[in-house]
Amino acid sequence: MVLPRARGLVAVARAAQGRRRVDSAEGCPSPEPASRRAALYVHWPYCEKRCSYCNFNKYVARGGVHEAALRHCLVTEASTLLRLSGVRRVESVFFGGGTPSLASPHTVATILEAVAKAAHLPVDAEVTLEANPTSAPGSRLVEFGAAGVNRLSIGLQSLDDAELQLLGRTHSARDGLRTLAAARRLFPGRVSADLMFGLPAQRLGPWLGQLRELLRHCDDHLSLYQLSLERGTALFTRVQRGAVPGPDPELAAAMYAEGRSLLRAAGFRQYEVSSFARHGALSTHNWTYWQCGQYLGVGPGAHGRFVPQASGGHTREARIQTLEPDNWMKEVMLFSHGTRKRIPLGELELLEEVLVMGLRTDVGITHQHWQQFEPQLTLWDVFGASEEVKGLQERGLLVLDHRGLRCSWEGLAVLDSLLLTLLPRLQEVWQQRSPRPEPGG
Ligand SMILES: C[S@@+](CC[C@H](N)C(=O)[O-])C[C@H]1O[C@@H](n2cnc3c(N)ncnc32)[C@H](O)[C@@H]1O
Ligand SMILES: C[S@@+](CC[C@H](N)C(=O)[O-])C[C@H]1O[C@@H](n2cnc3c(N)ncnc32)[C@H](O)[C@@H]1O
Ligand code: SF4
Repeated sequence: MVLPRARGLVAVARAAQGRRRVDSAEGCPSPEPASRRAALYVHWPYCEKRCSYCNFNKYVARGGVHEAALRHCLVTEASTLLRLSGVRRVESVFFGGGTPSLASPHTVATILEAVAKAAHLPVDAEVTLEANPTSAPGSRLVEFGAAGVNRLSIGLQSLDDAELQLLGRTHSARDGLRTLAAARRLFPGRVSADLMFGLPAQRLGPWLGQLRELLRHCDDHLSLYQLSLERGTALFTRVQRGAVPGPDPELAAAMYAEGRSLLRAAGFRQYEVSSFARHGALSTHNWTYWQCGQYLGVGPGAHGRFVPQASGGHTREARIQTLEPDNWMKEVMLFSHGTRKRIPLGELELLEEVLVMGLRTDVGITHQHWQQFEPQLTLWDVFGASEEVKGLQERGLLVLDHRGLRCSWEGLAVLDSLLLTLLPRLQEVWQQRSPRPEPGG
């Protein structure tokens, strides 16, 4: 049963307030330095069924999921990584997967409680849950709201039943729209939907028709994802065997171009390559990724980027947790975390990430933002004198001005090709820079 809108929302707000520490008597935030702040990602690794195109880290649990054990491990790992990182303020939480809407709301609530115990989780922090459409979405979504979730990302993928079947989805287009409607009633202004394009045999006109239909039903956030045909997936095999046509990259580019124009005309800001928002409904969690903020990755296969301050570290590390859930759980039981890989990021590597991630956004990289990562070489020093960069500016693809470096509207659609010029330029200038004094020397 779907609770009436007001009641559901009051329950959400009460639950959130009861659960989290309030900033101060006036509710004013006491900002922590960037090194003490992070976003937190939680990976739920299970799905009901494998979709034909997906190569994310997901499993179908044949004998059922041992949820109590998994919950215990997620809580343990979250607490450990918060301690190791020295992070005191968690600015957003994202439950992704896999299919985290298959987890029980109790699990989601328990993890959020543990995070709020180990660090400060502001009352208004964005807490997203990815939800797959179902035929009866209402009551579970209410419970997720009561558990502390305040944003939903619905994996709609398509509004065409034949396409959904090709993708191996478990829901119909009608289920997708119903789930979207239920989500909007409960989380108004805080619902996103993912739509894919560039599918085998998909045509421009009908796909634009889907997008127009979605515009009649959607909330304030949409993500458009071009199908990436991944080796090892069932769809890849079918294309290889000639059972279905391979995706057409030129047609996909036309879909992207028309789709983003349609969304712009409908009042959406394209704030990132795949992400569109109106009424300021940008995702703060994903924004942290694009701004190269710190984030902790909890759960099988989760990725993180942070400085392990508690062990005296000064270098940001890329961390990847063990992929396979049972192995990951064994490691968490033994060591309190299942970190499989720790890769210290060199200064140049970090700057490359700042460039690649920042240019995905419409704001690009401001001079202030760049300076936080590289105080000595300015964006002008790196890109100002390059003839190739000037060429990109003259072609109207790139802007370097008093605000910083960013793609134009046209440039954002061909970012990968711009990076073929920008990354080597950064590497070249970095190698030629004057040597820095040894630390402490
Ligand atoms: C990994 S899924 C997890 C969310 C949820 N399980 C679902 O399927 O809706 C997150 C999003 O990634 C996108 N995605 C997954 N595989 C993809 C692929 N091969 N190409 C493009 N997008 C993909 C889908 O749009 C999906 O909504
Ligand atoms: C493709 S994005 C979809 C975001 C959605 N459109 C939104 O606006 O919130 C989400 C997926 O990326 C992956 N993902 C995100 N952050 C991750 C991290 N830190 N570690 C591992 N996977 C991550 C997960 O598979 C997750 O389901
Ligand atoms: S697309 Fe989503 S539901 Fe489908 S297999 Fe991948 S993670 Fe699972």
